[in-house]
Amino acid sequence: MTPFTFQASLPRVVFGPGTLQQLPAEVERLGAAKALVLSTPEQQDQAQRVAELLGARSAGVFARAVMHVPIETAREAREEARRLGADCAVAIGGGSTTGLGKAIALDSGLPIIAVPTTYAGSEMTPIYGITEGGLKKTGRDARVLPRTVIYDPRLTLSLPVDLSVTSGLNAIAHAAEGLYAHDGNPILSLMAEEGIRALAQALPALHRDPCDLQARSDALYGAWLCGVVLGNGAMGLHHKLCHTLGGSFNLPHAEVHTVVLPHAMAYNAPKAPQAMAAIARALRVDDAPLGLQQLAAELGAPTALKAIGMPADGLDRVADLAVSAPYPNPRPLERTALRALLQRAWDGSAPAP
Ligand SMILES: NC(=O)c1ccc[n+]([C@@H]2O[C@H](COP(=O)([O-])OP(=O)(O)OC[C@H]3O[C@@H](n4cnc5c(N)ncnc54)[C@H](O)[C@@H]3O)[C@@H](O)[C@H]2O)c1
Ligand SMILES: O=C(O)CCC(=O)CC(=O)O
Repeated sequence: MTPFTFQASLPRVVFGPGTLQQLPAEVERLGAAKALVLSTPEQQDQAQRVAELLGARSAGVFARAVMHVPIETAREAREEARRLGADCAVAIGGGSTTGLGKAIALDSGLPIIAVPTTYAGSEMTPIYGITEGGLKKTGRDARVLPRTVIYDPRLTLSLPVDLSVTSGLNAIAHAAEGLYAHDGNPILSLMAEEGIRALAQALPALHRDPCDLQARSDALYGAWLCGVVLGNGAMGLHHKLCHTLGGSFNLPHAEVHTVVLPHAMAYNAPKAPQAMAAIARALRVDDAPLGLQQLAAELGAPTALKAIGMPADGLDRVADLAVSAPYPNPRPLERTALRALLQRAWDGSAPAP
């Protein structure tokens, strides 16, 4: 085994059906008196119920989280937290709501309790994203890592099946890139393979029966592990391509990950054979990129960028951007090969190196 360093900074986790009821005790445990509850407009009712559960420990509800955290929304939420005298925030929702909590914490240091209702994994990472003037910036900062995460699988029962599948594949992407990250290590690899295995078993089961609480629990467990991997290893080609595609063309986040991942994996496969073997083991397939694309197709998820709103005439720009700011990746970034990758992803063709 090659020498390695392992240091992880992780939130406290409370996991299991019904654990949302422990939220007031978790707020108290942080030494906080007033929590601002954050959500998207679509989950406002759920946020309201959380505020009722908190009772006197609720400062109010801010239900304006949207995807990619526009700076204006972040400023409004920070101001609302200040105005209401909140000394903590509870983010109930997916990556968009957790992201809003992180934007507040980045500025104020306010502790965050995350209550994830998708499989995006953001609650386990110190990574934040904020969009200003149409440009999304991402960064890492220890202040934005939630202090506590409550994983209550019951809250995911209402997550629509299509979003459950693509969100689960978004989580698998975190683990896949962690397996070949330049700063990876055997402990993260264990978590990555186990996270992919759990999700690959859970997604078909919850696709058959969205109310299968065991499958929902397994998926959330997998998302937790994949989130830890994302938070503690470097992102490579796949995440960078998705951020460019999502940020520049306003494409739906989890769907972009779903479409691109088999292609990004195939691009890197010749230089990351051990990672591919681990992913194939976890998926129980012979060929990791192809097996993943087939899993997505079997679960009714999109497999072509053209099907999710990507304009064909934008592919050249994405290829240009992909090579404009180099970063560590198992296989060097070659424009011609990346342009071909993007074409295959746009067409929905089979992944190829
Ligand atoms: N910083 C990180 O580490 C990290 C990691 C992953 C994703 N992200 C970010 O997260 C965002 C995407 O998050 P997402 O994919 O979780 O989607 P999302 O948070 O945007 O949620 C999508 C929609 O589903 C709804 N929803 C969520 N949970 C639900 C439930 N249980 N029942 C019914 N409706 C529900 C939301 O209200 C919203 O309308 C992107 O902006 C992405 O960049 C960040
Ligand atoms: O938008 C963010 O907060 C960054 C998203 C990220 O790095 C993980 C992802 O693309 O799923």
